[in-house]
Amino acid sequence: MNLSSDLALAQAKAATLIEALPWLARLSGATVVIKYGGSAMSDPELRRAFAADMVFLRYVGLKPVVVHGGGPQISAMLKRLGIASEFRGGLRVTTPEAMDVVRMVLFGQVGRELVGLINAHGPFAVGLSGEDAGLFRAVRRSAYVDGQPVDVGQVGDVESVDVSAVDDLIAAGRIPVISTVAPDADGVLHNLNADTAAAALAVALRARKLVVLTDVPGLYADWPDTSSLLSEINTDELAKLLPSLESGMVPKMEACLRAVNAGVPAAHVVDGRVAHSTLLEVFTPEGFGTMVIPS
Ligand SMILES: Nc1ncnc2c1ncn2[C@@H]1O[C@H](COP(=O)(O)OP(=O)(O)O)[C@@H](O)[C@H]1O
Ligand SMILES: CC(=O)N[C@@H](CCC(=O)OP(=O)(O)O)C(=O)O
Repeated sequence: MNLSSDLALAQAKAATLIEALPWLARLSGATVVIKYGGSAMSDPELRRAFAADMVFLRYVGLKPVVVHGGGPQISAMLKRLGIASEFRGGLRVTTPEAMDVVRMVLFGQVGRELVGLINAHGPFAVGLSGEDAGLFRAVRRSAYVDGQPVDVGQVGDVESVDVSAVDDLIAAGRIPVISTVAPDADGVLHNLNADTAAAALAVALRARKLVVLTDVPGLYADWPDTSSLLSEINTDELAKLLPSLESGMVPKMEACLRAVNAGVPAAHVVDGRVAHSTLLEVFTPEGFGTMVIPS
C-alpha cells in the first residue's frame, strides 16, 4: 500500500467517525429499546456483533435496553422434548406444558447466552424476565384467524408495565436484557410476543427509539416486490398498509405503530443479517431499514 492510499483510507475512517458526531450529540443520554431476533440471534458472528453494538451504545452515553425473541429456539426445544408446537394467527398455541418450555428457553437459554456475550466486554448485562419486580403484567389474548378470535392458550398481551427495575439497572449503568414471559393478575404465566412486549416497554420507558431486528432489509409496500422497500413511513400510511401485510410482519409493524402512536418518536425495522445494523441505524445520517414516524 502506498502513502496516498494509506492517507485516503485514514481519511475515510475519520469521515465515518465524524459522521456520527451529530447523532452522538442528539442521542446522548437517550434510552433506546432494541428487539433482538431472527438471524442476528442464530449466527454466532452476528450474535457477537450485536452484543458489541449494545456495549458501544452504552459507552457512548446511550441507554440500550434489549428485549429478545427466541421463537425458533423454543420450537427446537419443543421438538427435542416431543411436544407438538403450532402457531395460529402468528402466535404460538401455548399449553401449560409448552409454557414451561417457553420460560426455560427464553430466560434460561436465549437470555443467558446474550447476557454472556455482552458481559464478555465488561459487567454490563443483567437478565430479567417479565416476572421480575412486576415488570410486565399479562392479560390473556386470542389470536385472529380469518377475522375470528381463536383461543391459543397461555398467550398474553401486555396489560401494564412497571419500569422501576429497568430504571434501577439503567441508573446503575447496566444493560437490561429482557425475556418476554409474564404473569396475569392471578399469577398465571403467559407467553408474550417479543415485538409486542418491546413496543410496550419502549412506550413505558419513554424511549427515544425502538429498533426491531428482522431478516429482511425493512418493510416492503408491496411484498415481495424488492423495489418497494420503504425507507420511511408515517403512522397513517402504516395503519392503511397493515391489513395487506403477511404473517411475520404483522406483529412487528403493529408493534412499531403502537409505539409511535403512544409517543415513541421513531421505530425502525432493520436487517439483522447485516453485522452492526443497529449502529448503522443509530449513527449514520441515512439510517438503515424502515423508519416509522408520527403523521
Ligand atoms: N411487507 C413485508 N415487508 C417485509 N417482510 C415481509 C412483508 N410481508 C411479509 N414479510 C415477511 O415477514 C418476515 C419477518 O417476520 P418474522 O419472520 O416473523 O420475523 P422475525 O423472525 O425477525 O421476528 C420477513 O422475513 C418476510 O418473509
Ligand atoms: C405468543 C408467541 O408466539 N410468543 C413467542 C415468543 C418468542 C418471540 O416472540 O420470538 P421471536 O421474536 O423470535 O418470534 C413464541 O412462543 O415463539
